[in-house]
Amino acid sequence: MNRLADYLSLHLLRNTALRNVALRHRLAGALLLLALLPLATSSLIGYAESTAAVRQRSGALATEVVKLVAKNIGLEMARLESDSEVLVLSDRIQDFLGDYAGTDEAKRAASRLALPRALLERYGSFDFLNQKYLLDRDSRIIDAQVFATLGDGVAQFARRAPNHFGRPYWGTYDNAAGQKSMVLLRAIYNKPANQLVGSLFLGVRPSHFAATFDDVNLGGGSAVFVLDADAGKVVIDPAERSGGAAPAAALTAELRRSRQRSGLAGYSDARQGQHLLAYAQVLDTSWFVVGVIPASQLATEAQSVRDKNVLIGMAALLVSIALALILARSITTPLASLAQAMRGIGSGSGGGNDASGVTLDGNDELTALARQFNDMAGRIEQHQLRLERRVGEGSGELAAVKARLAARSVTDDLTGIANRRRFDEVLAGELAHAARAGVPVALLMLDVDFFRHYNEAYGHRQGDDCLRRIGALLQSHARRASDLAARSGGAQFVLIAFDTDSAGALALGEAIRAALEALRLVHARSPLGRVTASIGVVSVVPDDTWSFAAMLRMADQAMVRAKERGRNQVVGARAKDTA
Ligand SMILES: Nc1nc2c(ncn2[C@@H]2O[C@H](COP(=O)(O)OP(=O)(O)OP(=O)(O)O)[C@@H](O)[C@H]2O)c(=O)[nH]1
Repeated sequence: MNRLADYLSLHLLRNTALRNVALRHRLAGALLLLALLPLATSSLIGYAESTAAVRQRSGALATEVVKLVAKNIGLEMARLESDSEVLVLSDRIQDFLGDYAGTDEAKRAASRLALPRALLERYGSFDFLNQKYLLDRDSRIIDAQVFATLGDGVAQFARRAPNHFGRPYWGTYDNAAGQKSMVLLRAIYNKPANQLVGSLFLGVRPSHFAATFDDVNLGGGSAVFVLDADAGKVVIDPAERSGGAAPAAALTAELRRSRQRSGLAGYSDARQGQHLLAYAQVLDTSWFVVGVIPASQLATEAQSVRDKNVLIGMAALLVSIALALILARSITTPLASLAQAMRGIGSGSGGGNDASGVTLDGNDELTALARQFNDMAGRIEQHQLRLERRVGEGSGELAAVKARLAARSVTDDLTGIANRRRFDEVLAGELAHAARAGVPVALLMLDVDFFRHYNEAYGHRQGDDCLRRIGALLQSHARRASDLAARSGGAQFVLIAFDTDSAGALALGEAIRAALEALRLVHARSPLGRVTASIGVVSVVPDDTWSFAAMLRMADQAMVRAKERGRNQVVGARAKDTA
C-alpha cells in the first residue's frame, strides 16, 4: 500500500503540474480536502434530508394537533349527550311524552304545550343551541308554533338518520333559513314500557365547536377545519373563509380513499399547489378534523434549516482553511530555513543565519533534522578548517620543493655552479640582449688538461674535488650580475661575460688560467706537473644572424687550438672560426 502510494505520488506525478506547486500549497490543499470531504458529504446529506425531515416533523405535529382537536370536539359532544340524556330520562319529559303518545286528547294538548316549554326551560339560556325540538314517534315536531317547512326539514333529517344502536346520532343540518347546525338526534324511549315515544333534536352552532380550536395554528398559510366526509363539505371552519377552507371535494376524495381514522396524506390543488394533509376522525361521526399545510411553507422551513447548515458549513470551511494554512506553514517554514542554511553551506557562508546554525524550537522530526543538520554543518566546518590549514602548510612546502627543483634543474650537482641547461638559456638571452644593446658578449671555454690521467692517478673522488675547485674558481671570475660560470660537461667549463670585447675576454681567460695554475694542484701525470686548463675565447657584437651554436663552435675551436699549442694557455677565436 505504501509502495503504491509512493509510486503514485513520486513517479506518476513526477512530470505533472502538481510537482510545480509549492509544498505549502500542496500541504494546505491536502488538509483542506481532508476537512472538506466530510463537510461536503454531510452538507449534501443534510440538504437532501432537511426537506424530508421538516415534512415529517410538521406532519407528525399536525397529526397530533388534529387528533387533539377531534378529541376535544368529541368530549364536548359527549358532554352534550350526557346532558341531553339527563333531560330525556327525567320523569317530567317521560310523563309528558307518555301523555302525548296516549289517546287522551286533553292530555295530549297539554303535553304539546308543556314539552316545548320544558325544552326551553332546560336549554333556553344556551346561545350555542340554535335549534331544540322534541319529536314524536313519527318524527314530527311537537310544537304548534313551528312552521311547516321547518318542521318538514327536521322530520326528514330525523327519518333519514341511521339507526345508531340506541346511541345519539350526530349529523349536519342546514335549515331553510340557511342556518347550519351540528345536530344531536337522540331517540327517547318510555322507560317502563321500553317503547319509542319520540326523539330529541338539538342543533348546535358550528361556531361552538370551532371555539375549541380557533386558536390552533399550524404555521403561516395552514388551516384547521372540520369536514363532513359523508356530505362532502366543510362543516366547521373557525376562519369562516369564503368559499370554504379548502376544496372540500378533493379532500373528501382523499379521506374516503385512505379509510383511516387519522393519518397524513398529500393532495394537490390546481389553485394553491401541493399541500400536506393531516386528519383525524371525530369518534362515531363522519366528521374529520383536517389540518392543511401548503408545501411552500414546508419548503420555507426547510430552506431556513439549509441556510443554517450552509452558514455552519461556511464557518467550518473558514476555520479549516485557516488551520490548513497554519499547519502547512508549520512544516514549510522550518524546511525553508533548513534549505537556506544548506544554501549557506553550499556558498561557503556558514551553516545558518548565525554561528549556531538553524534554530528550531519543538520536538518534531524537523527539529531533529535541524539538530542533525547543525551537527553535520559543524563537522563540515571543522573539516574544512583542517583542510585549509593543511593546504596552507602544503603550499609552503610545495613552494620550497618547487624552488629546490627549479634550482636543481639549472645547477650542476657536482660543482654547485650553473649547469649546461642554465648556460644555454643565459647565452641565448645574452646574445639577444647584446644584439639589442649593440655591445660585445664574450664566451670562454675551459677544458682541464690531462684530466683522464688525473682520475687515473688520484681516483675519481679526488677528480671530483678538483672539478669542484675549478668550478669555484671560475665562479669567482663571474663578477658582474650578468656574467655566468657554468660546467658544460665532463671536465669542461664555460663563462659568459657581458659587454666584454676580445681583449677583455683574453685578459679574463688569462686571469683564470693563472689563478688555476696558482692553486698548485699537483698533477704528477701531467707534463706540466700541476692541474692546468686550456681556454678558448671568443667575443662578438652579435646581430640577428648570430646563433648560439656558432658562438659555442668558435670558442670550442679556439680551446682545441690551445690544446694543440701545448695546453695551459688562452687562445682567441679567429674570424674563420665562424665558418
Ligand atoms: N673525476 C671525474 N672525472 C670526470 C668527470 N667527468 C669526466 N671525467 C673525466 O674527465 C676526463 C676527460 O678526458 P678528456 O677531456 O677526453 O681528455 P684529457 O685526459 O683531459 O686530456 P686533454 O683534454 O686532451 O688534455 C675523462 O677521463 C673523464 O672520465 C667527473 O665528473 N669526475
